[in-house]
Amino acid sequence: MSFELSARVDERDVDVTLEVADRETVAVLGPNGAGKSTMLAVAAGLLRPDAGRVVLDDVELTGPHTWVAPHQRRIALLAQDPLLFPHLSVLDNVAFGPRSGGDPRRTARAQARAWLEEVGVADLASRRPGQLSGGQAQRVAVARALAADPRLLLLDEPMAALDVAVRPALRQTLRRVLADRTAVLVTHDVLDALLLADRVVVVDAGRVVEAGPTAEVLTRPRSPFTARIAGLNMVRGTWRDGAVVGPDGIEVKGLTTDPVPADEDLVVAVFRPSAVSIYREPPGGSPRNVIATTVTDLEPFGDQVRVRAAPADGQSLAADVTTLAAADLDLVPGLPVVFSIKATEVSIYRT
Ligand SMILES: Nc1ncnc2c1ncn2[C@@H]1O[C@H](COP(=O)(O)OP(=O)(O)OP(=O)(O)O)[C@@H](O)[C@H]1O
Repeated sequence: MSFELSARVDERDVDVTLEVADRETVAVLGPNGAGKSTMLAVAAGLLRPDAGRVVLDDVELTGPHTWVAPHQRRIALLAQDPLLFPHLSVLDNVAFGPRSGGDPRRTARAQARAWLEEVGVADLASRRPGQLSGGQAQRVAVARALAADPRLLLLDEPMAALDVAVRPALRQTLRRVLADRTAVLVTHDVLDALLLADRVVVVDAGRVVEAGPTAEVLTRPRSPFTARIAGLNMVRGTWRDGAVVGPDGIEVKGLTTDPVPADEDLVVAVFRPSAVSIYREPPGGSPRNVIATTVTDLEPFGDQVRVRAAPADGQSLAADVTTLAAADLDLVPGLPVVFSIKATEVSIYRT
């Protein structure tokens, strides 16, 4: 393992571990306040945990009796805000790292040029940060982070502050840059995780709740947060007589996967919003699952309408229906409806 972190920060109720293999990118996903930035701060040496260790390439950087200063860690942190030096040109901003590492000015500048080329902004070398767009400034920040030749790159929501229109291009650049690098990427965006990361770690309320290869975690989520960002519905419950029995008497049948659950096992049922049909009354004589619920919210979703409903306290399910169907059913928040899902569209597995 190239990078290992374990950290307990009592004041923030954070207690997490993270491992990153050599040349691997791990995405850290989680809701606001989950502890993602805290993990990065501990890794970068900006925060000392109450207990834990940070080890990079077998060298202990943080430990009970060890503390390596941030600039000596060979870890670069790319924040949401590019934080460029306003009085230096783009080129000198990028050359700053190699310069402070002891490289002669000319070498440092040549390296800076190469990195600016790599991230597609070589033509901006003589500008000041104040003359850059948000997307350009973030590219310069990426070049600056890489120019410092870090062993580990930490990215804290690098696209969050950018206009959605410029995100795809920067994402492409990051995809190239991260391909053979050891990196940790904090993101809210499931697309970032899918396109940039080999594995994901999901944190919630200061604890790691899921970890695994990206596609696997997103298609077989075990926490409500992961299901939501993956755009999937999830009903958690207990396995009883061949069905998932959830809160408020919700019962869902579906296809089980190995290992087949035993009675009283904790299980989840997962299905796509597009697999849900909506009725005003329970459909008669159908082998489908029916969940009585109340519409909470409607929003346009492509050429469809995403209908959200709350079948029980704290539960939220989504259904995608055509605009025509939504109008036909006269859907409005507060309306009692029935969500119906074919059992063959539901995956059930143990948590
Ligand atoms: N400087 C701080 N001092 C004390 N507590 C903090 C500080 N920064 C964050 N916290 C608390 O630590 C917990 C974890 O916050 P953290 O910023 O790590 O979450 P996050 O997952 O990065 O959230 P976000 O997605 O909103 O950035 C939260 O309860 C937060 O309120």
